[in-house]
Amino acid sequence: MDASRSHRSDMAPIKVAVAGATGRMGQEVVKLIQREENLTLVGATARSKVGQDVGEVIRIGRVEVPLTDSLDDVLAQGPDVLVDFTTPDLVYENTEKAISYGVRPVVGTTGLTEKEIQELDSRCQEAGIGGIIAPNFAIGAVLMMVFTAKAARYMPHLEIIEMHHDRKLDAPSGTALKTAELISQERQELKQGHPEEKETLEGARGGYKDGYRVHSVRLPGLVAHQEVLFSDAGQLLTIRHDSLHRESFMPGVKLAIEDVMSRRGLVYGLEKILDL
Ligand SMILES: NC(=O)C1=CN([C@@H]2O[C@H](COP(=O)(O)OP(=O)(O)OC[C@H]3O[C@@H](n4cnc5c(N)ncnc54)[C@H](O)[C@@H]3O)[C@@H](O)[C@H]2O)C=CC1
Ligand SMILES: O=C(O)C1=N[C@H](C(=O)O)C[C@H](O)C1
Repeated sequence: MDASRSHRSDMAPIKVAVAGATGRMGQEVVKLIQREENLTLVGATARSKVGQDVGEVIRIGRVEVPLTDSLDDVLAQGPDVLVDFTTPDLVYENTEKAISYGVRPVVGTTGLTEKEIQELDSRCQEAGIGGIIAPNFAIGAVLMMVFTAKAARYMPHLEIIEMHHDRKLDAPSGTALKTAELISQERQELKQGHPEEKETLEGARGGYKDGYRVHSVRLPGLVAHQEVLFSDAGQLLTIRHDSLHRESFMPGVKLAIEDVMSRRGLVYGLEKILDL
C-alpha cells in the first residue's frame, strides 16, 4: 500500500458508523473501532428484533451502541466512513445513501452486481470521495485469490469449492465470484470435464462461470473457507484459505477505513490497496 495514503496517528480519529452492528461481522467491527485509537464509533444501525426496541442501547463487548434502523439518522451525525455488513438486498441502497451524504463507504456485504459497483464508483467520483467494496477483507483470502489467478496462467484446469456456515444468505460466496473474476483476467474460457457429460442430479457439477465450476458447501460450524483445486497431467495443486474466526477480517477492514480517507473513487477488492 502507498504509505502516503495511510491515516497518520497524529490526526483526529476517523469517525466511523456501522450498518449491521449487531450481526456476526458488525459486532467484530464495533470491537475493532473500540480498540483502535485512530477510530471512533459515531453511530450504528441494525434491524430491531422481537423483544428489542429501536432506541434501545445494546452492549457489544465494552461498547454501548444505540440501536436504530434509520440509516439517515446515523449519516446525519456526520461520520467520515460507513462500514456496511448487512444483507445483499440492503447494501446497494445503503451505499448509495452514504455517498449522497458525502460519507465514504467501506462495504463488506456481498451481492452487488458489476453494474451496481460501476454505478457506485461513478457516484463516489462525482462526490469526490473514496470508497471500497471488498468481498473478503481477510488478507490471507486475498492472497489465496491472487495466487490462484497467477497459478491459473500455468494450470488452467481448476474448480472452486467454497465452504461457509449455514446462516449465509448468498451462494456462491462473493469471494468465489471475485476469485473467478481474477482468474478470467489471466486465462481464456476453458470447457472442463467430458464434452458430452450430463448431470443426472441437477447441480452435481456446481455452478458455471467463464469456464470454471463453483461448488458451494453450507454446514453449521464452518466460518469461511475456500479451496481451489488445480490439475495438470500427473499433478494436483490445492490453494486453500480458512477463516477460523471473524477477527480474521478486521486488519483488512481497518486498512480499508484508513485508505478511503485519502482516495477518490471506489475500488473493488482489497488487493487493489495492497502492494502485492
Ligand atoms: N467482506 C468480507 O470480508 C465479509 C463479508 N461478509 C458478508 O457480510 C454480510 C453480513 O454477514 P453477517 O455479519 O454474517 O450477517 P448477519 O446476518 O450476522 O448480520 C446482518 C446485520 O444486518 C442487519 N440488518 C438486516 N436487515 C436489516 C434491515 N432491514 N435494516 C437494518 N439492519 C438490518 C442485522 O440486524 C444484522 O446486524 C454478508 O453479505 C456476508 O456475506 C461476511 C464476512 C466477511
Ligand atoms: O457470509 C460470510 O460469512 C462471508 N461472506 C463473504 C463472501 O461471501 O465471500 C466473505 C467470507 O467468505 C465470509
